[in-house]
Formats: sequence, structure tokens, C-alpha cells
Amino acid sequence: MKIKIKPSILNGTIEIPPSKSYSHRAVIAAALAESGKKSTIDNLKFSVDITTTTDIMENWGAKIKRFESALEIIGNDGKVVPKDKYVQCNESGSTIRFLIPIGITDENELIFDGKGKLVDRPLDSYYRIFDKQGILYKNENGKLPLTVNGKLKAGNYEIDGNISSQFITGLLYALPLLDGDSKLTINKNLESKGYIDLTLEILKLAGIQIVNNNYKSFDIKGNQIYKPFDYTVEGDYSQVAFWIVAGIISANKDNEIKCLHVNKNSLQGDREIIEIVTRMGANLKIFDDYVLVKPSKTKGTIIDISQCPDIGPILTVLGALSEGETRIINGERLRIKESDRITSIKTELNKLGANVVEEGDSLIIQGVEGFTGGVTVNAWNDHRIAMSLAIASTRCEKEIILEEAESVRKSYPHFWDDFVKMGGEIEVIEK
Ligand SMILES: O=C(O)C1=C[C@@H](OP(=O)(O)O)[C@@H](O)[C@H](O)C1
Ligand SMILES: C=C(OP(=O)(O)O)C(=O)O
Repeated sequence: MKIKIKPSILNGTIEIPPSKSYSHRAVIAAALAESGKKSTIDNLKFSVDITTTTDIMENWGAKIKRFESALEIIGNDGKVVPKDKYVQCNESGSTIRFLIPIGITDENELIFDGKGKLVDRPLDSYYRIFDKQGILYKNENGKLPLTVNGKLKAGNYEIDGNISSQFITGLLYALPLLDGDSKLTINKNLESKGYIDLTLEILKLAGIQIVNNNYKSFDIKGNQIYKPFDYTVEGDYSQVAFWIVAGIISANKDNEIKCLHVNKNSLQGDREIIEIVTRMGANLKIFDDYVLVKPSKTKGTIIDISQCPDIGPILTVLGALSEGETRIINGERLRIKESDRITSIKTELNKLGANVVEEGDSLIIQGVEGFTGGVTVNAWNDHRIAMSLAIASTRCEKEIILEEAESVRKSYPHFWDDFVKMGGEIEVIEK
């Protein structure tokens, strides 16, 4: 979809959508639970990623009743019994990396497929385990589709912590279901550590016990049983980041953006957004479950993005409009997301008039007073690039054309409705 976005002032109250990370985890845990009682998961939004995970868990044996913003799930007693061995993960890294090990906690042959950049996103950490355990797998040139045939064995597992925490989450879900005890050792530095906290929190809610040896290793007893639970998903810090930056960069100094459903004490790693923008001089007021943002003049800073990669693109927008230099460092993993987010955000923001340079795994940004716009930009089929450019448009002199605007459906399907509700002006040029 191609849309025209007129420069506009965003203002008002916004309901922050539920955390995608918690939603995936809750749906999977409930679908693995014993069948005696149903689990209820409330405050869900059915983005493509969450629908994808839900459909797969249903295909694997859970009974799922869908409501407008909730699911009732009766688990299949921790068993994976696929009706169809084809597993379409669409573009969701979380889905494929969480579900590969879970899928082979029972003896299964499964064909994992994906779309867009997921076809190339790394899975080698699992291939090393398959090689060690003699689990059969097949793909062409390391790309999806991937056929896996076998069953995981309890024992010693090792994962590098600096590629994707999603492999660790997948194993933390799968290993309790095996018929023996396991140890999962994390080699190298653990990045995206906050996501492991979310995993441990939901596993605990489902009655799964894991001993965390300071994130260096995890002891996991086998033969555990997931228990049903009721759960309401909190707001998503990766998404509130867009509205926080929108509030800070607003050209109208009397503006205020109020972001609802933002848990002050959340474990989400992207909560770091609050600390980062405050350090840059933003005027935020934090309440127990909402945040108020006023326009502010911000200053450049150094941002280590290794623990909160998903807010990298929108922080690049903020850096581009802040005084002096901003350096976003340790961004290697940004290159293996829905797009290479180091290159994509640099390229598109520079078209608008920003001054961003790539240096290894860093972005070096010299602040400008505002963007010129008046050009066509592309979202690289990446929801976080599309949303970052939408927020950047509010500080353009001239309107912009955004291609691949529909990519927001991956995590925030009603983003454009929210954007318009908050005062954004868009016109669809091509469906
Ligand atoms: O576990 C999760 O829910 C996620 C982990 C992160 O990935 P990495 O651990 O690969 O950085 C993050 O980028 C992704 O959007 C969601
Ligand atoms: C990288 C993301 O998600 P995933 O890895 O689940 O595709 C994201 O939402 O930005």
C-alpha cells in the first residue's frame, strides 16, 4: 500500500496495544497446558504475528476459542500432535524460533516455512543442536522451508547469547516437556536479556520451574506440566516508543500525548525508552499505568541498543532531531530483523533530510532542525520502519509518500487508524 502523509501535529490520548512478546508467550504456554481447565488470555490484538502463533498452536492440538480481544485456550497436555506438518510462520521470528524446539518435544516431522526476510533470518543455533543430537533436518542454502524430523533429547544444551534471545526462549519452553533433566548454558554475552525475563515470568505463571543461574545457565527439570492460567496482557513498550517520540518531537509546544496501558514496573526491556529519552532531555511524566509526553528540545547521546533492539529505528528519528550527535551502538542484531534496520532507517531518514551515517554496527547521527520531506520513502516491508517514518513525517516541511505502509500489520494492525485519530493526515494512493 502506498500512502501520502501530510505533515501534521499529533496530539491526544492513545491506547497502547498489548505487548506482542507477552502475547506470543501466553498463547504458547496456555496451548501446552494440561487439558483439565481452560486458560483465558485477555487484551490481545490479532496482529499477523499473534494470529500466526495462535493458528499453529491450534494445528498442534490446542482447542482455541477466539473473541474480539481475548482467547480461551484448552491445552493438549503438553503434547504436540500436528494435524498438518506444514508450519507457516509468515514473517515472525518469535514464532519460528519459539516453536521449532517445542514442535519436536514429541517425535514429529515438521516443515517450517516463512515469508519476507524470515526466510533468511538465522536458525544456525538450532542446527548445531540437531547435528549434535542426530536430528534430521533439511533446507536449501540455509533458507526456509526447513524440514525437521526427530525428537529432542534431555541433556546439556548450549546457545550463544549474542545472536537472538529467541533461541533461549524456545528451549526454555521445550526442555521442561522432555522426559529427563536438562541444563541450558549461555555462551558469550546475553543480549536482549529482558526478553528472557518475560519468558521466565510466563513460564512461572504456568507453573514451570526453572533455576536461573544468573543468566549464565538454566537448570530445567524434565517431565513438567504446564498449568492453565488467566492472564491480561500489558501494553507494549516497543510500540509506546513511537508515541513517546511523537510527543517529544511535536512542533506545537502546547501539545501533550497521553499513552495509556504503560506499566511503570514492566519487565519489558524496551522500557529502556523512558530512561534514554529522559537522559536526552525529554519532558515525560510517568504514572503507574500511563505516561504523559510534552514536546522538548533533546540533546544527542550514546545509546547502547543491544538490550532493546526494537526501539532502534524510532530512536534514530529522535536522534536525527536532537541537538548535536547521537550514537546508536552495538546494533549488530538490528541487521537480522524484518529488514537490515541499520541500513533501512539510515537510507529512508536521509531521503527526508536527516544526517545519518552507518559505521560498522553503529548509527552516527548529526541532529538537524527539521526534515524537508517532499519525497517517496519505503518501509522495506518492516513495520518498525513504516511507523518510524510516519512519526518522522510530523516534522517534515512537505508531505511524503510511503510505500509498503501495510507492513504495520505484523505487530500493530490498527496503527494507521490510531495515527489518524491522533491528528495524522493520510491518503491512500495505491491499495
Ligand atoms: O522474544 C521476543 O519476544 C523478542 C526478542 C527480540 O529478538 P532478539 O532476541 O532476536 O533480539 C526482539 O527483537 C523481538 O521483536 C521480540
Ligand atoms: C524483530 C521483531 O519481531 P520477530 O523477531 O518476532 O519477527 C520485531 O517485532 O521487531
